Amino acid sequence: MATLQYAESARRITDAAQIATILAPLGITLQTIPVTGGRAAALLAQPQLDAEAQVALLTALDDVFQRLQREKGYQERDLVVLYPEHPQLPELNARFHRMHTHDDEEVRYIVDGEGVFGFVLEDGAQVELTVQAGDYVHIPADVEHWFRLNDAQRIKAVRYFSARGGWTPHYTDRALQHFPNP
Ligand SMILES: CSCCC(=O)/C(O)=C/O
Ligand SMILES: [Fe+2]
Ligand code: NI
Repeated sequence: MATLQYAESARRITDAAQIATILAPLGITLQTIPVTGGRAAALLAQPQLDAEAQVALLTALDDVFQRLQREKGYQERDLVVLYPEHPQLPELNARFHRMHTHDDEEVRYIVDGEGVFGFVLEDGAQVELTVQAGDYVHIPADVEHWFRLNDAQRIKAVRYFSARGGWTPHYTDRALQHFPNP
């Protein structure tokens, strides 16, 4: 279940309809797609996945990709696997935890662990959306956002791309506001 927090506030909003209403002006949507399948479950239980296991997990979850290919014309997908001992964790955190946009839609299917997306509302207020396994987030192209891990520092997420060419951030110079620990 996703939760939302405003900057400079420790209050967490848990009501899905209220979260949807807050994010709707940005065109951001949130769906729940339960992660199913024994093969996927066995792989998701492993904090780290080697290249072969990552391919196996993507394949195990490809029913979602095949539906998105049909319905949305998405062309590629990859898998992000982050965990506390990841050798490039500081660099990856620095890459994601900065205000940025993408020319492509940002479509993320969280299949294990948790993560936090941040957004700037029309009035300039900033919010953080904490998502977990089963949450599917769609952020329109050119919408400012950021991403960070929470204290668990563990996430597996499938990234879907409508265009070929993978993940390209365009950093903006907007500062992130402060989010006190709830
Ligand atoms: C949770 S997927 C890794 C983060 C990412 O791809 C992105 O674009 C964050 O803004
Ligand atoms: Fe992004
Ligand atoms: Ni503060």
